[in-house]
Amino acid sequence: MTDATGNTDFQRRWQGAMMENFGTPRLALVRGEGTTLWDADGRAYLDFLGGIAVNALGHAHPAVVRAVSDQIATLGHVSNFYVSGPTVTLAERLLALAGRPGRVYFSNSGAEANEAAFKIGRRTGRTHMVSTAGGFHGRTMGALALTGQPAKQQPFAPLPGDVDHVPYGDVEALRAAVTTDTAFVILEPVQGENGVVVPPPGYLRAAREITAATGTLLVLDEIQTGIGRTGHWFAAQEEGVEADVVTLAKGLGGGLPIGATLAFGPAADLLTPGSHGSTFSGNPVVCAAALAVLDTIERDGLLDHVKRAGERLRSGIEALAHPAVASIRGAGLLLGIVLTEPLAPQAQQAAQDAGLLVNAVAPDVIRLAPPLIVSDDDVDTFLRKLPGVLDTAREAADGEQRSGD
Ligand SMILES: Cc1ncc(COP(=O)(O)O)c(C=O)c1O
Repeated sequence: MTDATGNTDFQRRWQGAMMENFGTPRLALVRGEGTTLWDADGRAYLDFLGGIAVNALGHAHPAVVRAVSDQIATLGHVSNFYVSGPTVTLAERLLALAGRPGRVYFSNSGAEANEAAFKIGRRTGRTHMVSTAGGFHGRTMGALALTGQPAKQQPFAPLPGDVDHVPYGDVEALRAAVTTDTAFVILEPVQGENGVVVPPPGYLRAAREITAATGTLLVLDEIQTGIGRTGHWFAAQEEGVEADVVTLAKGLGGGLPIGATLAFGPAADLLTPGSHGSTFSGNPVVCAAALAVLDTIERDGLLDHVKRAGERLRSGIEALAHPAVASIRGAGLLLGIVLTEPLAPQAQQAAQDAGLLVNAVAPDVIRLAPPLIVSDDDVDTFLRKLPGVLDTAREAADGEQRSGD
């Protein structure tokens, strides 16, 4: 795909037609199957990013392909004036997985799932909100107000709402910030976008106690951690924590766009008729895909598989004892390789050159979020290639430093 100018054709076309918000992509992909992706030149890549924790069942999984094809051939869209089977069935299934009665609102993305949570919070009559520094909750204006990353927020200030961002994992800071005026606290069980940051044990339980004491809603953003990613349907189930609102997206649709906002107890009744909506909410094709994802996770025992594969990956990286690796953190198949130096961008490029897709989620953290179906062979291939990738990254960083001197 390289043209005569040395620029790649897809990059030139992208630059001519697309808004610049994403930057220019480094690769054009044309096909995927299982954990493998192919570019236009026929080069194969082992996918350890999973479309940023989206492709739960990998690429072109037969169950998703069948569910989507059958549903679009039967009924593709009905509007919110009517209902179709997959929509209600998916809501019932999600509530069953949560193990509690409640209500579900479907949307099209993670940010939208959090926008609905924001509006639920507003309906308590309280206006103060608490989120965490570094937390990522999306890029629409309400979700961006909750996101605790000033560089993403400041260009769009003023943002809606009275939001305090407290240090993540700090129980006392949370306790000090939450009052009887606080509508909700929003937290990720593991901060994904902020570098796969795991809070201390008991943090979510403490958040539950603090919010319960002030009548504040606890919103758990499980957009990245939910649907099996950590080896549980919901990451907070590990600590037995039950939130008032849980938001989902990413892995739920198996590659199709869907968000879900689950609300329990009194929070489930705060969105009254006419108070919220979206044309595509509960689209039957997307809901059929999500049902295929849930069925497959259940049928193939993928929650246990994620725990085993995640442990193989984590212990395998530790056993390499590579000097560029400081530590590994995360849960299940959401792992961050913390580097001793800010080498992650170079490592991402070196990995791609070696046929591995990973993500530099912070200057010194490589994020791994492979499909939940990742095999032992895939993990071993990754472990075999990783030392060379890190060596190359170090050489590239040294070269950049020398040329900058
Ligand atoms: C925890 C979390 N919340 C919300 C979002 C936003 O989701 P989306 O990009 O689908 O709007 C993300 C996306 O990375 C996320 O990781």
